[in-house]
Amino acid sequence: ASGAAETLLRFKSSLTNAIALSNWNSSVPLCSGDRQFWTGLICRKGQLYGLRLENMSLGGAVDVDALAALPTLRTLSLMNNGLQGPMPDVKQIGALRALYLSNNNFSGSISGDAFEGMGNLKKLYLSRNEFSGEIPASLVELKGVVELGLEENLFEGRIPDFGERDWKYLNFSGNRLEGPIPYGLKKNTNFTSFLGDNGLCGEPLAPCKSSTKKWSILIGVLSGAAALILCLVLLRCFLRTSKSSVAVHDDTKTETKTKLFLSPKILFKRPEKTHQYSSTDSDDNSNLSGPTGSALCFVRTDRSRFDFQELLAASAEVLGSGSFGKSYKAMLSNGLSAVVVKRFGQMNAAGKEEFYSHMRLLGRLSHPNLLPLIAFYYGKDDKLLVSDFVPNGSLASHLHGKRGEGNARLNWGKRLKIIKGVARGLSYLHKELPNLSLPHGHLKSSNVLLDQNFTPILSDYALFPLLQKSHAHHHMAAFKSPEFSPAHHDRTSKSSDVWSLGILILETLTGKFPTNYLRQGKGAADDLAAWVNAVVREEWTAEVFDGDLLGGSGTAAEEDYCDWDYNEDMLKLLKIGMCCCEWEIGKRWGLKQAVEKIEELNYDDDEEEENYSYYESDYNESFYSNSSNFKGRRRTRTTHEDESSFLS
Ligand SMILES: Nc1ncnc2c1ncn2[C@@H]1O[C@H](COP(=O)(O)OP(=O)(O)OP(=O)(O)O)[C@@H](O)[C@H]1O
Repeated sequence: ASGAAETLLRFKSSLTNAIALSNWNSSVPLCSGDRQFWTGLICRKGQLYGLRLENMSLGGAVDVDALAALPTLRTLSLMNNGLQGPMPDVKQIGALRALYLSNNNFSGSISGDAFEGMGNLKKLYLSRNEFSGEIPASLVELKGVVELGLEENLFEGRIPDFGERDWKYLNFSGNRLEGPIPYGLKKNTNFTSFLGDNGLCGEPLAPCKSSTKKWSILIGVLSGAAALILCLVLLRCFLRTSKSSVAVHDDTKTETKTKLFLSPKILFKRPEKTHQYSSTDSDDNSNLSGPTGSALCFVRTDRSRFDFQELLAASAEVLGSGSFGKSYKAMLSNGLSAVVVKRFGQMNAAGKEEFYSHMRLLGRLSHPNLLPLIAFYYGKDDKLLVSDFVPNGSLASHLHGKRGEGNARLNWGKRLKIIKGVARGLSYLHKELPNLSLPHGHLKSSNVLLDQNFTPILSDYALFPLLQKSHAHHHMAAFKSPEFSPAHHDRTSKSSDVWSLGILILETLTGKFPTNYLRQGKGAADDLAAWVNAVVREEWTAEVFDGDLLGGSGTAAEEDYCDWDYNEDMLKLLKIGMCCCEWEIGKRWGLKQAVEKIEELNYDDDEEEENYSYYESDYNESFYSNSSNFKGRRRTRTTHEDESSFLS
C-alpha cells in the first residue's frame, strides 16, 4: 500500500462510525488522474488534493498527525458530522487552502497561534460548533482569507481588526461578541453577519454610544433607580400598614421580572434604534411589488406590523439549530405576541426577483394546518423568515423528548388528529402549489408544530426552489427518500412528499425516531419502513406500536405484551403508512388516496381519549378474533368483562 493510503487508514481509525468509508482499502489505488477510488477523496493529476468527508455521521476526534503526513493535501472538509474535541491543531497541515469544520461538536477555546504559518488559507468555516473564547489572533495575520464563517459558536470578546479585504463570505453572527465592529469589516458585509451578537455596535449595526453619553445615561439611570427605590419603599410601607397580603403579591411580581431580566438568552438586544435598515413598511403591500431596500417585508395584510428595530430590540431565545440555521423566538414589545425568526444561510438559489415572488406566493397560503409566513428579510448572505411562535412544541419533541410535566404522552386520539391535520395541510400545499416539484419537501416531525389543542401546524414548507441545491440535497426530508441518490439523477417528485408522510405516520405509531431523517437515498437495515414491514410480516404486530400509544409504560422489551391493546384503525393507519413508504414510486400510493384513507379513520373527542373511553366504546372484538394476520391482544383492564374469552 502507498504511504498515503496507510496514512489515510490511520486517520480513519481515529474516527468512529466511519461506515461511509468502508471502501477505503489499501489494495485499491487512491487516484488515477482526477478520478478517485476511495470515497471522499479529491484527486488532481493522480495525487490526493483534498478530503471531502461531509454528512457521514462521523464521530471521534481528528487525528491531525496523520493528516499532516499528507503533503499534497490542500483542502479538508469534515462538515456536518459529529466530530468532537478541541480545535484540531491544523497548523500542522500548513499548506491547506480551505478548511471546513462547520456543523460538528468541536468545543473549547482556540489558542491564539492556532493558524500561525497557514499563509495559503483562503477559506475557513468553523460555524455551528461550540468554540468559545476569543477569536484567535493568528487568524488576522492570514491576509488571504476571504471566506470566514464563525457563526453560531460561543466566541466572545471583540472582533479583531482584519483590515480591509474583499470578503466573499463573512459571518460572526450568533456568538457573544461585543464592542465596536472594526472599520475594515464594513466592506461587503451587512448586519446579518453580526446578528445575535449581544453587544456589538457600529456600522452596519446601530452606532456605539460614546462614553460621555454612557456616563450621562448611567447617571440618569442611577438617579431614576434611586427615585424608584424610594417610591417602592414608601409604597411598601403604605401597603404593609394597610393590607399585608398585597405586599406578598408584589414580591412575587418583582421576582418574576428579575428572572426575566437576568435571562442569559437575550440575544437581539441592541443599544439604540437608528441604523439604515429601519423598516420601510407601508400600510399596503407596496414593499412587495419588487425588490426595493433592505427591509422587513410583510407578506400578509391580516397581521399587525412591527419594524425591524422592534425585532432587533426584542428579548429572544434560541429555539434550536436546524439544518439551515438557527431559529429564535422573539417576544415583541407589545408583550403579547411571540414570533419565530428563522435564519437561512443557504438560500441563494433564486435571484432577488424570484425570491420576492416566491415569498408573495407563500404569503397567499392560508390553511389551519399551515404555519403562515408573516414577513421576510432578504439579505445577500442570509435570509430571515418570520412566522408565529407555536406554543406546544413539535411532534418530534412529544414523541422523542423528555417525558414529564407539560409533555404528556400522546394517546391514539391525539396521534390520529395530528396525522389527519398533517395530511390535510400537505394536500392543501399540493393543490395550491402545483408547479413546485416538492410542494412541501421537508416534512418531518420537528416541522410539525402543535398548538394547545394538539392541532398540527406544518412549517418549513415549499422552500426547495430557494435553497442551494447541494445543501437541500443533504438536508431536506424529501431527499432522504429512496428515489434520491446523490450519485445519480435526482428522481424526487411530489411523490417524495408522500414518502415523508409515510415515514411520519410510522414514526407517530411506533414512537421510533426514523434514521431515515439522517441519511440520503435508499435506507439500510435500520430503515423504519423496513423494520415495520419485517415486524408485521413476522406477526409481532403489537410490538410495532409505541408502548405509550397502547397504554403500556415501558419499552417493548420491558412490556408484557398481554397487557397491550391496539385497534383496527391503528392497524389501518399502519398500513397507510407502509403504502406511502413503498420504495418503488410506481407502487407507492398517491397523496389523494392516502388522504382519503386517513380521513376514513375516526377518533373520539380528546377528553374522552384521556379517560380511555376509547377502549370501552370502540373495541371491535370481531376484528381481533377474525384477524389471522395480526396478533391482536387486548390491554388487561378490570372494566373488560370479556377479557378471558378474548385471550382464550
Ligand atoms: N414557529 C415555531 N414555533 C415553535 N417552535 C418552533 C417554530 N419553528 C421552529 N420551532 C422549533 O424550533 C426548533 C428548531 O427549528 P428548526 O426549524 O430551526 O430546526 P429543525 O426543525 O430541527 O430542523 P430543520 O432546519 O431541518 O427544519 C425545533 O425544535 C422546532 O420544532
